[in-house]
Amino acid sequence: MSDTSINLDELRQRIDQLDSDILNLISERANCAQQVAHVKLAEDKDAVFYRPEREAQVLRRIMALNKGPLDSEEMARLFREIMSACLALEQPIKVAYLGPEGTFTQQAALKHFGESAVSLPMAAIDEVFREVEAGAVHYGVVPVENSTEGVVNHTLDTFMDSSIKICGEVVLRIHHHLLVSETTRRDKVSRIYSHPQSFGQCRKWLDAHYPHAERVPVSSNAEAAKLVKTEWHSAAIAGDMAAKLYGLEHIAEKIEDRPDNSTRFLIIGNQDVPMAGEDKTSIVVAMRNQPGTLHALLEPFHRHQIDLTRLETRPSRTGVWNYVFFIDFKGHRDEPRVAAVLEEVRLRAADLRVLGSYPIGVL
Ligand SMILES: C=C(O[C@@H]1C=C(C(=O)O)C=C[C@H]1O)C(=O)O
Repeated sequence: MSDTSINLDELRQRIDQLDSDILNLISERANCAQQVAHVKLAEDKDAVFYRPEREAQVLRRIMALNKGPLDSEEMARLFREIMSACLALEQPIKVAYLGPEGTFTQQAALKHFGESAVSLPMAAIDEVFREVEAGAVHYGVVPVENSTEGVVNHTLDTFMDSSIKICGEVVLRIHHHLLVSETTRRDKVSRIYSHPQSFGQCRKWLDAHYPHAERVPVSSNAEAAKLVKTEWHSAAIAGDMAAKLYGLEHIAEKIEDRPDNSTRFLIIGNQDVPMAGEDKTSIVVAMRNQPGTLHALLEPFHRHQIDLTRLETRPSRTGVWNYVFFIDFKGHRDEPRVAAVLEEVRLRAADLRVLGSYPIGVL
């Protein structure tokens, strides 16, 4: 036996020993999580076991402690799955998302809650809201903005008619691929299916490579992937999940015009989330239509040095609400300086609703 094979055996024995240790530690962790669940139940029989702020703290702590060689995000993803499995022992989390199966929203839901969550596809954004409001699921996941294409208006509008709360956010890097089925004549692609947002994100690439192909907008990327299964002259733009689900092949990968293309999704629920340490707050404010309105709205944020991360205007849908602003900023509603700003803005506004304070997306 050569030296390398002796080393290999030794290393494998060491790995076996480490795996046994990891196994025992994960089991011990799962036992602890089960005990936490019993404590929560003893305090409140309708307790929700999932705690967004605690999970964010666990993941942030792991990332801070990590010394490599695995990178911190990779390590946090592993712990994400361990937490997800621990939680599922007591109460599998049910999550409604904007479907169908294979969409980026499903990918976002699993990234946020882990693979042990039960994810249920809904046909429309308002259905996701309704399922959460009715208590049929614990949480919902909806897209809210894309770095290339901008805001998902329908999601913002749905908040105006709902009492739902924002409990978290998750940002997903969006990679689009040009996909075909086994039977597609790759040199004869004359039609491309995708969601309008995805066409927007791949516009330049399509103009350069498929200027003459007909672009057919459909309701989701997953729907596009499904359609090309049966058409020999068609291709779809969709992501990895849809490609895998429908067994499609890649003609071209990562065809998005901007390499940093990403989408932000919101986690919606019925829960007020306590402070995690690094939080964001989302509010919707209605202002009267008079000069100086926007300045009056933003001035308190500036004075209290609160960092705005987003400001969107939507047309009001009632007579009272002339202008409606959706504002995201850093901080939690329970922090005194945030509470002070909210109080000041409330006095200046026709209406103000806090949609939620929640941990800034960790992964
Ligand atoms: C164990 C708890 O409950 C759940 C499981 C967690 C975990 O496995 O670390 C963290 C938060 C909760 O979602 C807890 O609240 O500490």
